[in-house]
Amino acid sequence: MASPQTCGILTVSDSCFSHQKEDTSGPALEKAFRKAFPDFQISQKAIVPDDLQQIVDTLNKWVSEHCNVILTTGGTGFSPRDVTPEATRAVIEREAPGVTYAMISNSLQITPMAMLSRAVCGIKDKSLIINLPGSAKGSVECFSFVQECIPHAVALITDQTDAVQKLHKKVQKRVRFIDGCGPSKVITDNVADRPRESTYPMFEVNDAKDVIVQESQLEAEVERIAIEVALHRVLAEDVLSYDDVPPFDASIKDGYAVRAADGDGLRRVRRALGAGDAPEVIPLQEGEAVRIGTGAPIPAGADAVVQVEDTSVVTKEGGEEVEISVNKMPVKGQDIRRLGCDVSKNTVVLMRGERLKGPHIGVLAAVGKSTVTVYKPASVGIFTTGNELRDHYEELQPGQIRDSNRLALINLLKEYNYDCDDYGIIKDEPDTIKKAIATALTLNDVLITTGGVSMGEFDFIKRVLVDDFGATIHFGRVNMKPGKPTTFATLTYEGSKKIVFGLPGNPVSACVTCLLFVVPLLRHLEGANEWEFHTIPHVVSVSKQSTDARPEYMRVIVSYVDGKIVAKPNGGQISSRLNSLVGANGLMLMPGSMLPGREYLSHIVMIGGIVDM
Ligand SMILES: Nc1nc2c(c(=O)[nH]1)N[C@H]1C(S)=C(S)[C@@H](COP(=O)(O)OP(=O)(O)OC[C@H]3O[C@@H](n4cnc5c(N)ncnc54)[C@H](O)[C@@H]3O)O[C@H]1N2
Ligand code: MOO
Ligand SMILES: [Mg+2]
Repeated sequence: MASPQTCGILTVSDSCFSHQKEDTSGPALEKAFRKAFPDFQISQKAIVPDDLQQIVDTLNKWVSEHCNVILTTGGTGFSPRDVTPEATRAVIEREAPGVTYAMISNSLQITPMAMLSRAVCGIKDKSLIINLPGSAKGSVECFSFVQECIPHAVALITDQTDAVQKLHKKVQKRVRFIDGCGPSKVITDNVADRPRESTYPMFEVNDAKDVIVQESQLEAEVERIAIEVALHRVLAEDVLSYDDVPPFDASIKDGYAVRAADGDGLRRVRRALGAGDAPEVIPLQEGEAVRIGTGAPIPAGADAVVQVEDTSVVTKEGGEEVEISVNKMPVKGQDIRRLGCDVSKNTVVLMRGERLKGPHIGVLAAVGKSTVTVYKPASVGIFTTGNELRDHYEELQPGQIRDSNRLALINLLKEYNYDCDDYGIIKDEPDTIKKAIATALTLNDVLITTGGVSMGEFDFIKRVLVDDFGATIHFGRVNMKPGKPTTFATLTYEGSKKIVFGLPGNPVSACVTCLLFVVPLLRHLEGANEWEFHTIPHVVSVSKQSTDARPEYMRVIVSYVDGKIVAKPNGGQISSRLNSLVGANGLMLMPGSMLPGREYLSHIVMIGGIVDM
């Protein structure tokens, strides 16, 4: 029969050693350890003073006796006699900072004093040594934060391959109900013991937006592309004009170039100049005119253009004009477009951060730019989760539904010029989700998932992000309807920073949160100056009491009726009814818990242009 695994509990305290005080933490730890691991034997117990050598000697002795786990209590603080960490460090061969981190980070949720802990954990030979604080409460509490890892750690240290494999399997299979960033971290294998309230703090929408921007610092890459393919891209440079536009003084009208000082009356027509002709260099003489077309260069000596409507023919020869009369007194500079009046040479015509539309590209062409440096959009991946989901072309079995989120989101993002890599429908299984996240993050910087972020026993997204990817969940709940369980996380994968949006499964919730959170972030990451949707204030009178305390983004059709803005709800507003977004051009933010008969100031997020009714 294999010998039982063993534990030693070492109390480090001058006052307990000298019997001035009763040792309560040693026995409390023993009780907690026995309860957690009834199969272990407590093989060693001792009390030593806060003396480095005595602690080192005791630890070394227990290690040589193959004690599997050694818990110390006391001597981890800041007072001069606190030397347990130094003694432990002198003994261990390999440090286990993750165990220390788990204790401190969890303790910080309870008291800021936890930051004064200097506990050290590590491995010597076949023993795991864990420093715990001195008080009975503190030591048992800290033990509870790390106890979960002890059997696995011991199996690894003592090289028990079978036990390690069994444990891996168990860990992969079990359902762990864990709230990663809430104040009370709950870890349990049993559905009956899961938290019945989410422990993720509820974020207000604006705070959530701020956090997204703060936590999403990705370096936007740039590329140089031809202006012919630059539509919708964001400029990564200030564009200088190479040339004046127009590059010469040009006529604004079809008419006659004249000298204004000659006044009205008779002019001899010297010649005709059309757009594209080389400028006339022989200066205009007194009483002369040059017939000129719109866009043609103003001849030397001329300082005004008289439009043809203000002239009449006086003499003609062989169908050609010889003399004309200027019937309206010309003014100097009249109808002349000066060199550089649209754009002058070497000035900034377009600024970094501008998104290129048709006119922008026209300006680039006008100033002679054939390529521009633009930002590359972040690469985005998407998958949907749900055991109930089938592709739209598949036959449905009872209980199944078609996946509408994926195609809705991929195409919604396409409307804003973001392409998405599609990773399909993923089952509600931690391992499958883990693999899908890993694949997507290998290729993409931003991952969008839908479903599996709420309170259900098959909602695994948050847990997989935290457990398998060490993600930081910046928020896991937002005070909004639809979209409450919206989750935003960042993590480092293969050395690169990644961003994950866990959008809710309900189709409207997924689309609305994509519009409010994902699209603005993608614009921001792309270096665009304008990344938020425009909002307009709007006063709404309410006829029915609202039952939900959450502020609601109603899908509305915004129109002008008799010159006034009117916003009409676009049909039923339940989170599953995607039709509420079909044709909607606004998301009207209504406060929660509205009372009937009252007026409220709302803001409408414009996701389309206002229509005329
Ligand atoms: N006890 C609680 N339950 C729920 C809460 C809550 O606070 N406490 N929040 C509700 C809210 S609000 C939302 S929104 C949903 C979000 O849930 P999940 O993100 O976990 O999404 P699922 O449970 O996976 O699915 C929800 C719903 O949406 C349908 N769905 C999912 N994916 C798709 C898809 N790709 N295409 C079409 N429809 C999809 C799914 O079948 C479910 O009906 O949680 C509430 N529950
Ligand atoms: O927030 Mo949920 O998105 O109400 O359906
Ligand atoms: Mg759910």
